Amino acid sequence: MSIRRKLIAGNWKMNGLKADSAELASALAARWNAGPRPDCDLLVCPPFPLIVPVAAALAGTAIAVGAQDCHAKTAGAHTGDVAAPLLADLGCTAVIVGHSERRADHGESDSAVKAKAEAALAAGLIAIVCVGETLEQREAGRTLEVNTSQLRGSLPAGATAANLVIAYEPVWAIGTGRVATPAQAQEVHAVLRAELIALLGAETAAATRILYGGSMKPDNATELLSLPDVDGGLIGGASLKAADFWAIATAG
Ligand SMILES: O=C[C@H](O)COP(=O)(O)O
Repeated sequence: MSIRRKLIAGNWKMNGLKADSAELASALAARWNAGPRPDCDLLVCPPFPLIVPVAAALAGTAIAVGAQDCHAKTAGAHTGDVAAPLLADLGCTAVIVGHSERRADHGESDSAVKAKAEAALAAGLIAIVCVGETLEQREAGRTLEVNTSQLRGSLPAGATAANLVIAYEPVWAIGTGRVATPAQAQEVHAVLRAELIALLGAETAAATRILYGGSMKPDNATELLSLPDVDGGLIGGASLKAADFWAIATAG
């Protein structure tokens, strides 16, 4: 049995209004209360303004709440940004940093992602650091080099197995329905694990969770989650349906 407890995290992205999130969070709480409960850690990451009501709806369950981004600074003149200490104050336990959509939409570099991850750790949050290659990079045979380089550049100082989660998300698999094959996922996860050994030491690397993200659904989750170096999922589209999210969580 793995020493790593699986983590199934839902990234709701920029979806839903207040009522939709209330319905989704209540449906998850109802499943939690009714049981049977999945044998893994559960996390949902709603849009910023919905963090508080979602946390309230999930109170009394062990379904944690996280955010989708944070700023590298703790406070100041940064219009539109949100600081990690505020996320912690609102009840978040984790924050996603360096998602490929933020790297693409906001030009976030590895060093920016590293600074955000360090802000997350300083605020007592788990940093979920995302890496992943584009289709062009994969077709050019650069997959392993791109992922290891992003990991090296984005890794926060002070990372431990308790405060760091890595998410491998091939960009070409996100929201496309085109999922990585088990062989493709395991190959990258194993290389990321080897890089973590070099960066953090064997003991920490062996205990650090590496999630897969990219069109994970109830019908492919069991296969992906059974791979030796896949320690959970970062779920986009399927996390917006309580039944699908629950099916993935119970598949592992
Ligand atoms: O953060 C989640 C990922 O980008 C995966 O999204 P997806 O499950 O909709 O492909």
